[in-house]
Amino acid sequence: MQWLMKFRVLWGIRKPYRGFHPAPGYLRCQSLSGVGALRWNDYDVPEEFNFASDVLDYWTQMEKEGKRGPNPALWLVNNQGDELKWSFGELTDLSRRAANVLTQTCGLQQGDRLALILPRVPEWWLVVIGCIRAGIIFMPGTIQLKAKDILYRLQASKAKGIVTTDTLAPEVDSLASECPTLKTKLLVSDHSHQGWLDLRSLIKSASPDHTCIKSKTVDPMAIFFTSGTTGFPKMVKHCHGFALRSSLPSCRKMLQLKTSDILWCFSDTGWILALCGCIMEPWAVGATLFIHHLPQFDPKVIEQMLLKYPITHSLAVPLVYRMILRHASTSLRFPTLEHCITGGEALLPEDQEEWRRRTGLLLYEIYGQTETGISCGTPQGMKIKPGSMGKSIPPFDIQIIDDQGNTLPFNTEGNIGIRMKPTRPIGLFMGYEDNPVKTAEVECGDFYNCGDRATMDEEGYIWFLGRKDDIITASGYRIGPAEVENALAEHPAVAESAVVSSPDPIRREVVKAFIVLTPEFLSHDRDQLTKELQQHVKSLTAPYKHPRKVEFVSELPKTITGKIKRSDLRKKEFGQM
Ligand SMILES: Nc1ncnc2c1ncn2[C@@H]1O[C@H](COP(=O)(O)OP(=O)(O)OP(=O)(O)O)[C@@H](O)[C@H]1O
Repeated sequence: MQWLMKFRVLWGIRKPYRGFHPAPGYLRCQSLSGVGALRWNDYDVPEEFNFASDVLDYWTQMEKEGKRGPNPALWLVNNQGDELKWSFGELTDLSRRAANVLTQTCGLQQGDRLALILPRVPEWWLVVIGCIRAGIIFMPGTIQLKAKDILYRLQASKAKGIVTTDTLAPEVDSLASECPTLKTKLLVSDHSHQGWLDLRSLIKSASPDHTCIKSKTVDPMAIFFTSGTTGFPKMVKHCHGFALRSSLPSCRKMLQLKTSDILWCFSDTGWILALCGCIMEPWAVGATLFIHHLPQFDPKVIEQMLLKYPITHSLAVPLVYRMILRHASTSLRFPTLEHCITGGEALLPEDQEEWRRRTGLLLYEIYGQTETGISCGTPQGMKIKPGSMGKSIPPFDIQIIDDQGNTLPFNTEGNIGIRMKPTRPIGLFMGYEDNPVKTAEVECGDFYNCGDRATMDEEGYIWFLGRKDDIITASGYRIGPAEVENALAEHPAVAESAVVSSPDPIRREVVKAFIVLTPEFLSHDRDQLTKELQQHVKSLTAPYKHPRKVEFVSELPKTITGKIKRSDLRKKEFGQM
């Protein structure tokens, strides 16, 4: 590939440099506190903040002064063994050029919206940072989007521009006439395409001189579309303050990255985790971001990369770790890996245990939403309680609340709420764009209601039960699907399961499990297996939680992020689909 330059791998021996610097964004918070600063919870927040100028340019300067180690800021590899390494200096230079392309060549202005649908190519980072420099609101989307998804996003956001690859360019062309606001089409490709501007060559020839905008901390920075697990994707708007969160000491405790660390974040470039894990978290502290192009998910490749490269931290959904465990040999020892983080869906305690047994490492869980970024978790060193998502990360104050916003006692089921009054914590979304009704719906007393059900124990650990709509009310009991699915997962016959409510003439609602069998059990007697699985759940959880109905399926309906669409299964059960 043209964009990948061959570099000699200099990392045969890991450099002993273990620098640790205070995150520059936080220094700015401190230095500006009191001088026109907003006060959000216990943190003084500067009135102006821009991740590109306040953080990235700081590390560029540190590099110039020889105060940062030799490791790159971005380290990208692909299956062919090609590598690209950019220092912060190179990142700054190229992202300034990208900002000039967007503003001068494309005529985009501060506040304009740009859809960004790219795989893990370096231009993704250049466009995001270029947008931050120019104040253009970027809207990442996954490359798995289909024409109708793209149309919905372009129309709903009134996007003025789009950046994508030649795979999706024909789709965009087919719908462009229905998007009157769309003026600029930028292509990242080795080939030219009529009607599209060639981003790579434009960046190459653009000027590296660019003056970063002075963005207010509360100015909009990005719009993310939710995964649409429960309906049409919503436009979640985040301000520049979102990018400041990773610099706060309380947030840095989560990953505890040092300048010399190398984080591999697996997130799709379309999801908010990519902004947190592929930009803010590593670069707030001047650490290295490692990315594998990974066009197809391949656990064998992941295992090889973890053995070959000096990666110290990994951040991935539970499925990634589960797939590595399934495909790898018995013992897995990664020479440099120190800290593994996971989130986005429930982590099964049995995966947690197996990962520990086979790698000698713990899996630290985080929880978050498009609206919140990472909002709770178990920081390195904090006791892990398997099955719990950890504690809230300040400035977020998570409480379990009822539907009126009253906080509930410990160990009582309720909604996960993030306190937003009297002060809205930095990093919480600004609202759903063009949707004041939905925005008001999620406000619940002094809290933002996440729409998930959980309990909190006396030590502040949060225990996820399920999405509000997924909770099953059967025979007067309230049952979270996660508890039943966790129990089912411990049976060797179960590869995957989804537990939903199903109508019943006597009990009105009962627990139903949709089960994908492991290959070894495909030929087993289904009636016998049903009884065995019911008995198995009864032996692990309260018997009223066992699935009275069981259906064996070849696959489960999922969103493009791989999340199970329980709402589809439920609707089918109730004859609504
Ligand atoms: N550690 C975790 N354990 C269990 N569930 C999690 C965890 N982390 C995230 N989740 C789930 O993922 C949800 C956030 O996902 P996301 O923001 O991508 O949108 P979505 O809720 O799937 O989409 P939509 O709002 O359109 O239905 C959380 O509300 C929660 O249900």
